[in-house]
Amino acid sequence: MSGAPIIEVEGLNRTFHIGRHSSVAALDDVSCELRAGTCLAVVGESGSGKSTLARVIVGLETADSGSVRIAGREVKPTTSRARLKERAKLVQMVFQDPQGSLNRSLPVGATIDEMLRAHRPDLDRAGRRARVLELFEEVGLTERHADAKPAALSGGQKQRVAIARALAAEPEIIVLDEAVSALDVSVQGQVLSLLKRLRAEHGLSYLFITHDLSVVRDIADDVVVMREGRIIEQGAVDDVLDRPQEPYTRLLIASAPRPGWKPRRGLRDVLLRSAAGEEKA
Ligand SMILES: Nc1ncnc2c1ncn2[C@@H]1O[C@H](COP(=O)(O)OP(=O)(O)OP(=O)(O)O)[C@@H](O)[C@H]1O
Repeated sequence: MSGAPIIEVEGLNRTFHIGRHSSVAALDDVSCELRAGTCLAVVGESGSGKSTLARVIVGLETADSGSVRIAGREVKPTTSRARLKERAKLVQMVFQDPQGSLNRSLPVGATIDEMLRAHRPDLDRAGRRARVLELFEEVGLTERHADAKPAALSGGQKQRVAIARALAAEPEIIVLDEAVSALDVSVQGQVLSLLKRLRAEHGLSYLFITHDLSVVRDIADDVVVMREGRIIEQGAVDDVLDRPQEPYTRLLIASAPRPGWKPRRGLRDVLLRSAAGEEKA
């Protein structure tokens, strides 16, 4: 069912202390929710707190205060294997660099087999092999890819393997942290289409971290805009991107690459000029 919140984030704070005298508020009173069966994008410039939010949500990072509820249950960091497994069944994460979750000395199918061993104790060896091939087919890969080592696959193929690995746990939610950012535009489009199809087929919900607004338009239903640890604007994608209320959101949109766009200066440059009063927001 789509609509009821599957992730509820309330009043999250996380400050990192760097040395004795310096600190950064990576999350400052952050509240948002992901509705079941939908995709929530988190956008903002580098260092705005997007990854910290994702890491707290999946339990890889601790918040100083505030709460995260997934499917109605509060999430707390834990080292308990049973708890971690229970959480992995609900939420899986896909990172920008799929290499990190693949073992370079093993065929990529073996990585999926490992996931199945953890999450599908009902399957024997042959059953797992059949399931590996089924998952590869789901993400547009073949047996040949399953038996290849990561080095023999392209970036897009490796990201498909990372998605298959996430699916192996049969989660309800996938958190994607810049998962398509390293891919070139046509491969990116294919992986986004795949994600959309999988979402429809499996009723998945996505938390999608990206700095790319064209990706947001393509896949997300709702969006939160972060700046310096705070959510400064949130709502339906069309509302926020077509009728932004905040000057910072307008700047993000104005500085986003479009077809035919020639890079002149980066967002940070635009923001610095704006802060210095050289350019109107
Ligand atoms: N483990 C850590 N120790 C110290 N500071 C940290 C740590 N993790 C994050 N930070 C700081 O918290 C702030 C938010 O970082 P975060 O990685 O969440 O931003 P981000 O929006 O995901 O950036 P990017 O798009 O570059 O990945 C940054 O200033 C970062 O330097």
